[in-house]
Amino acid sequence: MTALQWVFSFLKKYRFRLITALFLVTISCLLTIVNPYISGILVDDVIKGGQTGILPKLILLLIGTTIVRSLIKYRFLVIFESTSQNMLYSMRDYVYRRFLQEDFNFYNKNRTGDLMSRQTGDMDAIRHFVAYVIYSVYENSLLFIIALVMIFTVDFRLALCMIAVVPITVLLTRKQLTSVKSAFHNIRQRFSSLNTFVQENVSGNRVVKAFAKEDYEIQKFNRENDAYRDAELSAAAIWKKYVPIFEFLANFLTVILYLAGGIMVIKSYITLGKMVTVSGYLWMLNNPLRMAGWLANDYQRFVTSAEKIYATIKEEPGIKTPDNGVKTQRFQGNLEFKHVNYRADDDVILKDINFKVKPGQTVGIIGATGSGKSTLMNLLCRFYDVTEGEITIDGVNLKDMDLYRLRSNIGMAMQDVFLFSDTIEGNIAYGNPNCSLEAVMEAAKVANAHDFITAMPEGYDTIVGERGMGLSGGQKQRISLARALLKNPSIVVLDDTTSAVDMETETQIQEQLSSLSDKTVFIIAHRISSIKDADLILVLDNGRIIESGNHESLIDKKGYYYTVFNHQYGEFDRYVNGNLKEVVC
Ligand SMILES: Nc1ncnc2c1ncn2[C@@H]1O[C@H](COP(=O)(O)OP(=O)(O)OP(=O)(O)O)[C@@H](O)[C@H]1O
Repeated sequence: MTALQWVFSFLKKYRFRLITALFLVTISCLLTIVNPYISGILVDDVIKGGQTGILPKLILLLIGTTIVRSLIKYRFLVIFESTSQNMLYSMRDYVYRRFLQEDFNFYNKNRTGDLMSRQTGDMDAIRHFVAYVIYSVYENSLLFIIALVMIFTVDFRLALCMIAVVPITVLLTRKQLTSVKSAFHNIRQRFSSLNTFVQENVSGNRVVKAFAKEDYEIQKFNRENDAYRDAELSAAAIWKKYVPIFEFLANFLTVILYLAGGIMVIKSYITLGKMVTVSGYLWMLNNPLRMAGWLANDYQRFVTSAEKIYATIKEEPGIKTPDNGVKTQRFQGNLEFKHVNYRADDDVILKDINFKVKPGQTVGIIGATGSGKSTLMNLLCRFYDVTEGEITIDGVNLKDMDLYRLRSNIGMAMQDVFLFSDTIEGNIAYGNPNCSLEAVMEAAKVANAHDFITAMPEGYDTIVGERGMGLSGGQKQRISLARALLKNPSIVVLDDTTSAVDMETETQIQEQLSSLSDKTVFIIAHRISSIKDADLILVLDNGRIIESGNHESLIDKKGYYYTVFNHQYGEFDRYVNGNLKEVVC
């Protein structure tokens, strides 16, 4: 399927409306011949022939035609506008759903600003095409043809003179379409880039301010702004060359008409009334010529935007829910990683990962930065697919499971906490929007968030800004944890979820979590204190599990885990009041 076929597939269901609208355009065009025709009769029969009795009828006909044409025009404009809005609505919806289906790789490849441009500027170019360009091209072509036919009926020699400009116009329009194509592509590229820049800078404004880089960012913005303006100007430089030529051709027609028509009137080949009729048709020839360049631009803008949108969404998502995937309502929580390897861009990220987890167990994952801990959990949620080996839950391969059932069985609190611009209650209830406030509070209590939330003046109704602005790192983490727990998942994944909370709060959270015996819990952490009570601890290094076991067995091994333990807990400070005390985080 090509980009244009894809766009037109959205118009299919409006085809009867469009045909009706084009039919109305045809009637409107046909009615335009009435006025020049009556003008000719006015000159020949009323002014020269003295038949003043028909004057009122002619005037009434003129007024009537004008009113009917205006009403028809209003009607077809409404149809084109509403069709364009409805079609755009469906297309925007389709593209948005497609964005939601896309996997992590898609979001790794595409910048947010680019995706926003697809949904805004590019969509608008398509709307403009449907609302305006389709009928304008049809109307102008039809007017031109009708005018030529009418001039033919008056005098074929005059019509032949007019036709002379047609091949030149067609040739020029085609040439303009080809010349502006790459310029419009460049414009869309620059617009996306500008959009991305603004989006990143607005999101990252705290970093900009913290480093006092406002001037530097303004310079960078100016470069983006310049590039966009230059792209628009270079496109304009191309199409501007064609505008005077089309203008010249339009005026040239007038000159031909008055010259050839004048001679014919003088030589009495045609009457003055016929000449008036023909000059009435002149704008129907002129206007399409003047419009040709602008419409060619609009069409090329539309094609470019359609291609951009289609190129973004045409590839099927790499990770899709299988047809007839297993739809387990609730997992028991028997999990197994069997010889799992994961490669990204030829880099080996995870190598030969093997481990088993029983329902209700807690698994701690520890290891150096970049050792593959989050990737392991991303594979469990099928954000990426294993390259070799398999992951099973309750004996079913993840790839054979319904993707949505799989993910709704897993509650994940991600390392990079993202909160929506909504109330705290809305954020916690995200996975289960119909739950009661009591359920939200219950989850918040387990996540040790209830106290700080109720201490706020607006409590659970407090609106958190974009990405959770206005909350501390630890508060955001606890809201994220409550959000993961409220889903009541059978598997909970906590990726560095308590890294920003103090030791005492962490201990309280762990106590609460240990009461959730019906859930299999994965805890990724850098602090031994976060995972020391886990049933199974996996130590990752460079994509491999280098040690596994419980806390005591790993201490006895005196390997990597033991070394980290000793780094984090000094020999002398290991116990204070009977509790582990952290020295180094
Ligand atoms: N889709 C991907 N494409 C390319 N590289 C990837 C991808 N996923 C992970 N990586 C790389 O794999 C390595 C492991 O990343 P991962 O996020 O799993 O580490 P981590 O152990 O969780 O680190 P941290 O403790 O800092 O969170 C990193 O070098 C990362 O850049």
